[in-house]
Amino acid sequence: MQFQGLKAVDGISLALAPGEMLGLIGPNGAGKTTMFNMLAGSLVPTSGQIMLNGQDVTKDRPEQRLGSGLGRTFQIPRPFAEMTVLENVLTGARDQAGESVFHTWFSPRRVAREEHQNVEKARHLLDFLLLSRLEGEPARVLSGGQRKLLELARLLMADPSVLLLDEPAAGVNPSLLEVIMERIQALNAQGKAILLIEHNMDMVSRMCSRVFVMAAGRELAQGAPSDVIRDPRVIQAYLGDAA
Ligand SMILES: Nc1ncnc2c1ncn2[C@@H]1O[C@H](COP(=O)(O)OP(=O)(O)OP(=O)(O)O)[C@@H](O)[C@H]1O
Repeated sequence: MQFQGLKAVDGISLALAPGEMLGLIGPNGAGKTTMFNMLAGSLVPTSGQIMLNGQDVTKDRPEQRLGSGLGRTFQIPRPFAEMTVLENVLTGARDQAGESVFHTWFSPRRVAREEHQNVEKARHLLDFLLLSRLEGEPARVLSGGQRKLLELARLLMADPSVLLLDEPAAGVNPSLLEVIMERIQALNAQGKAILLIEHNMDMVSRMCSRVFVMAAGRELAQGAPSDVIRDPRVIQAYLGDAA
């Protein structure tokens, strides 16, 4: 991916196996978010291909990729501040018959049934992510960590089988961090493939059996977390970042 003179992601070949949880790490500016933007469809790469379940989705828009089973979260979630927590989750539902004038007029019962099912599903997700007691509150009252959980609930409404999670632990207080980690592991245990950008190496080591390290837009290393964190090239890349 080239931005004017800068190659933000260059020659990377990254494969996420079904059901895998892979960590994507690297110092600031390594190109991780640019990778996510390309994988999720908000950036079309200047060259190269994105394949999802054997299909070329390089030119598909984010909504189309979500329809094909791939969804992402953002580093800084932006919920609809004045809508309730439950309403925010409901905005993640796909194929809402109620949004079509045709269905509202000609199959009102179908619309009502789908709405009921969506509310049930949203409540179940809020329960799974420990937000049930806040369902009627406006999203603006949520802490940073709760917003991350809300964003995840909203994403899960679309039933993606591949999740791209951008720093789910950033800015989250330690008690909520354990919950977030446990819930992400539960989603992975349900068979969802997860690509995780995360700076918290303790979390990455606990959750991922494999990590992929980027630096300056390129692949630096990949392997088991315990091996990768001892790799002198990786140490050097992070030290360079701190200097
Ligand atoms: N839209 C853009 N236009 C120009 N340059 C960009 C754009 N987006 C990202 N870059 C540049 O591409 C490089 C990679 O940025 P990116 O945000 O992907 O890194 P990152 O690994 O996600 O970093 P961080 O850990 O700080 O979030 C950086 O040098 C950044 O300044």
